[in-house]
Amino acid sequence: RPPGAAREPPMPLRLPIIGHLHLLRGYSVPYQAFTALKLRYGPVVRLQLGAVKCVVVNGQRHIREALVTRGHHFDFRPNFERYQRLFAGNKENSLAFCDWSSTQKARRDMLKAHTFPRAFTAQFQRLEGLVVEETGRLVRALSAHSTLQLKPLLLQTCANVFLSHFCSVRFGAQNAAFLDLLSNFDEVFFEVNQGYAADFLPFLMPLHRRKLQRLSAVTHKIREFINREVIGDRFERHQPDMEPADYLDSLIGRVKAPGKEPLDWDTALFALEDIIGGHAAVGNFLTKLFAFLVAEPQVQRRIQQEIDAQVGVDQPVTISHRLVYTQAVIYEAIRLISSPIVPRVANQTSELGGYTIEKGTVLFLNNHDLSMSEELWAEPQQFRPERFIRAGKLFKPEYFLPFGGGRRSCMGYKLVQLVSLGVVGAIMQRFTLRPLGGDLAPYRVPIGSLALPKDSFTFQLEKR
Ligand code: HEM
Repeated sequence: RPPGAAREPPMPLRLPIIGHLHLLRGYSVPYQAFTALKLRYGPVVRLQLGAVKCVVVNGQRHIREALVTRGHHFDFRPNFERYQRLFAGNKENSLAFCDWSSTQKARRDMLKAHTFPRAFTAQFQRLEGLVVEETGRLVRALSAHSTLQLKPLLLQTCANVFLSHFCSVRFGAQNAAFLDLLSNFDEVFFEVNQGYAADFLPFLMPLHRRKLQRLSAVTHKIREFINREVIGDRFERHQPDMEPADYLDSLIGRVKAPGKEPLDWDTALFALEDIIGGHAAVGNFLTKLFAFLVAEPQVQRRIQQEIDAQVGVDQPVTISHRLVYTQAVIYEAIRLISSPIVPRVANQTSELGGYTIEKGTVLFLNNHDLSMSEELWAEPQQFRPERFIRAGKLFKPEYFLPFGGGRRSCMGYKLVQLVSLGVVGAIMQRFTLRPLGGDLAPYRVPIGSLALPKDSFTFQLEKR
């Protein structure tokens, strides 16, 4: 190797066919395997997972290099067969799993105005109003129960916030087709959050044939509902010079009057479905957050004290309220869940931490380590929202990267924070959550992924 030239990252001994897949087994959270590799081989480790060349990236400095400084070299996503199948045979249809392209840039630019509404704008006020409306409905529905599974109601609330915000429609809790839609979205969300050996060993794909066929039927049903109930005749009714009322209008306008970067209707429909599907991320996240809170009565009390002091009992909690402690609780739940950054892929041969990274290499960015490292956090296993508060203000350490970063960063993080604030605020204002029968054992929150199985956690609600 010529002096000064980058070298390959270190690599453990590998087995025939499976390569290093065996090293990922035996951990309750798969990403813990990456932390173990860091301790043994250093921050950047090369792995051959079945047929796929991979690199594991650890530590804030190297993860930032991958996401931001050299983010333009690492902006593709893995080409797993499963992703292709989930998005009608072409993963480029998906907002989160496509490679970087001018279409993706255009899709992200168009979305920004809707997913990052700026405070005090008319759009923000509209969102604020509809979060109050939907959380009001949620609280009324909860008042009719003393024990219940929260997840279905949280999904309904989040879905109606997303549908009203992006498409100006909402659906009632008695609408069977709507409830089917939610369960279909939840199933797809669960699936995209799983990792399979077959992603790396394509010859195992036939084992998943039936599940993939089912998912294909499920995504088809989602598309039918969106076309029939959400879009209806809006495409035909759309006038060229009308001001877009929502994201759906912006998409239709772009398809009908393509600027420099044309958008076809099919691609627009996938972009719409993906973003509506974001409600499942928030609904699953909130379900986990409440399962954490059941075991933390003093945290619930502090949220309630904050709300009582700043909002009172007669006014609804809104997304504009500066509830620092409640916001810190949301960060703390996100930290502890430690969901992975969607893997990146090198679009060209590049470098990272002084090592060569070959074109096509899949990068796993170990943010589980960033969220749970004892070097970065005091008692990282404990639920301690105060760690996100400094001098009375919300404080986000620079090594806290739950939404990734750079040009492929999460498009939904603002909505996650705003909608979560509205929902947590509304529920805590009126109720205290207790474990059923006083037993905390069933409330162990699975971490390492946002997704929960369909039937998860029954809570006892005590009116305040
Ligand atoms: C607690 C909930 C959520 C977490 C922890 C989360 C986290 C993430 C992460 C880590 C990434 C990959 C970022 C990267 O590669 O740098 C991502 C991508 C993405 N997220 Fe989220 N997300 C959440 C909710 C949402 C919601 C509600 C939406 C929709 C409104 C959303 C939309 C997206 C999209 C579209 C991408 C792909 C962006 C791209 O590849 O260009 N996310 N998210």
